Amino acid sequence: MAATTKISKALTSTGIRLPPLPTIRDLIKLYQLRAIKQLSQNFLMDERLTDKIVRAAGNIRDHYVLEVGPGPGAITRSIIRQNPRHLVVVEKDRRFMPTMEMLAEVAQPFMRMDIVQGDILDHRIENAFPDCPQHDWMDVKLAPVHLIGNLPFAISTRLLINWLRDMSLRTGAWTYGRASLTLTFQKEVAERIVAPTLSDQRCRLSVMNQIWSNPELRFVISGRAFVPKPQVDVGVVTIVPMRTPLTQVHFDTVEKVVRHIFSMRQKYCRRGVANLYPPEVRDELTEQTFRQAEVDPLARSFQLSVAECLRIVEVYDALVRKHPEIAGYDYRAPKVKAAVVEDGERDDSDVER
Ligand SMILES: C[S@@+](CC[C@H](N)C(=O)[O-])C[C@H]1O[C@@H](n2cnc3c(N)ncnc32)[C@H](O)[C@@H]1O
Repeated sequence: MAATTKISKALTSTGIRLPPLPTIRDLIKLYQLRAIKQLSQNFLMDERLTDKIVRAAGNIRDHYVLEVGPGPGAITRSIIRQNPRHLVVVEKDRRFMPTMEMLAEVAQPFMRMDIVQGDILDHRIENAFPDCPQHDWMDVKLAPVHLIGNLPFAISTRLLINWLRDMSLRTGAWTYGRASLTLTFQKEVAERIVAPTLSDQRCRLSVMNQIWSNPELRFVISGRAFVPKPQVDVGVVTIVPMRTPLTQVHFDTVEKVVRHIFSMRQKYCRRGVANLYPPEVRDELTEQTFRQAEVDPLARSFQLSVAECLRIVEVYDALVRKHPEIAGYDYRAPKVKAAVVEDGERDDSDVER
């Protein structure tokens, strides 16, 4: 019998069981645990919910899984119960290492489990699964690689943008093919990721996600299920890369233009786009951009479809090729204060949207 088929039996009939999830009281005693605010520690201690999160990832049996921030390991247990071939956990807080080592010891005879104590922002996922074969990107079947995690809120948007970049360049987890993501976000962020045109939640994150992937908000978990309880509810989102992304323009250019489009959400979208260009050519190139892109410059950014945003991106990309000197222009670099005062209005381009 293959090792991976044994684990479910081991867990069900031969009596080998994963150690029970520690209670909150155990955690406090064992690790003098105090949730560290900077690490966005809100633990999920209900295994029915963690099983549901892992089920949302689809079939992971015999697959390759990277879990972000396992903490005390409730999701880790749900993953192990599904018999992946290889699980890598990346956790910054070393207080959870003994728990992870205990889980690895029980799981190891049946699967490979690697524990990385470190920062997920620095972790090189392309090296995580040395025996995972590469899958053809155009294959209808997804690659057997999954990123799963109850993400630390403080870095969730940054992580997602980093991963979308990797997805677009087919680096990191996407060197193996079309890897999928199953992640938690604050409910409002989850709603933004999937927000359609005209929605109140439509923003940079919606467009960026919907260019390279099909994101889906699968279900919402009440904040009450977490310890300590966050101020907000939590959305579980799955993100599956498209076989044919909606653009071939480089991620960094797309990100820059989309960020500008949405930088003044309540204003005409031409206001944000104009800031892509230096003052001496601003009016002329802004007018040219909207004319060639066939987009209404008086639309608000949340009214634009992904296709319209991409037409603006494509015109900008062509202009930059023709006039490379505008590529490095950053309207905020020389006189940030003056720009704010001149406009007399708030620039919300830095808001995590
Ligand atoms: C929201 S908690 C989730 C914990 C656990 N998975 C659960 O659901 O109960 C986020 C976890 O990510 C860890 N973490 C925070 N920042 C991290 C980083 N940059 N890299 C890796 N882990 C991180 C925290 O220590 C914490 O364990």
